Amino acid sequence: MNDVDQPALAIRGLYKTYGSQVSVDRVDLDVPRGSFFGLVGPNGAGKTTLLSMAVGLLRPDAGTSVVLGADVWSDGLRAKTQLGVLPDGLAMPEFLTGREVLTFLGRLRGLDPTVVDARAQELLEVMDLLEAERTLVVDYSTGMRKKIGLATALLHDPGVLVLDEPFEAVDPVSALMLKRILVRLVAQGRSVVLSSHVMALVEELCDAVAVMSDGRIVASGPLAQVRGEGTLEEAFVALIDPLRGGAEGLSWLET
Ligand SMILES: Nc1ncnc2c1ncn2[C@@H]1O[C@H](COP(=O)(O)OP(=O)(O)OP(=O)(O)O)[C@@H](O)[C@H]1O
Repeated sequence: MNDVDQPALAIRGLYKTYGSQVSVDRVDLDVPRGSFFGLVGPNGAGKTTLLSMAVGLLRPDAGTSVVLGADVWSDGLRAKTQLGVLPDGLAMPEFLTGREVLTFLGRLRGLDPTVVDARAQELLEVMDLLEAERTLVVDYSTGMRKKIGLATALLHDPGVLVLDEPFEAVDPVSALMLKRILVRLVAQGRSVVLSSHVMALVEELCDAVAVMSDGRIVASGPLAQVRGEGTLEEAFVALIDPLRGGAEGLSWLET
């Protein structure tokens, strides 16, 4: 298959255990090229573990992940050139300013210094981080850290973006700006995969979605198909609740 015909992300049999616990249980998933793909699931479902393996940050016990035709382990450089990643708990060079982080990572990725400077300026502007020009990352708020992480994911203009909870702790104005950027990237043919707990956001942005529970994909496909007649939240609860057996609530709150 030509690279142009390859899915953005082709995951086959990804499997990860921690001790006796199976965190990701032989997951197969295709993210079509040019799609805005949402990965949802309850806490501990395995989303972060799956995405970390899919982008080559965590070595799976079994399975493969291929980004636009490049295997993230056997062809890592080619795969990672095409990938922009916002991982969970991103480690940052803490004692640099936002602009220094972008300059450092841009040069590390081999981008032309003038391109790095221009993109860093634009990214700091759209992420509303220019006012914190002199602040070191170590002193950033949670939302600011998320935004500089997103900026580093966008810096080299990758074909596929994989974002773990990108909107968590981000203020509404920055979130709107970010949504517009992501929508524009997809409109231009790039692919975005994001995980989120916010169903309304996934519904608003994504054209395809996968629901994960207990390490497995329990539904996936076009948003309209997974959502059915109701909302995504209703479909999510209907899928997850029977698997979990439901909860009775707090006994001492019963009247
Ligand atoms: N490093 C680790 N060591 C041991 N167990 C782990 C580790 N990382 C993840 N797990 C376990 O794997 C399971 C899946 O975790 P993961 O973080 O992938 O879930 P998640 O769907 O991203 O959850 P959340 O929505 O709460 O972020 C959980 O039961 C978790 O405790």
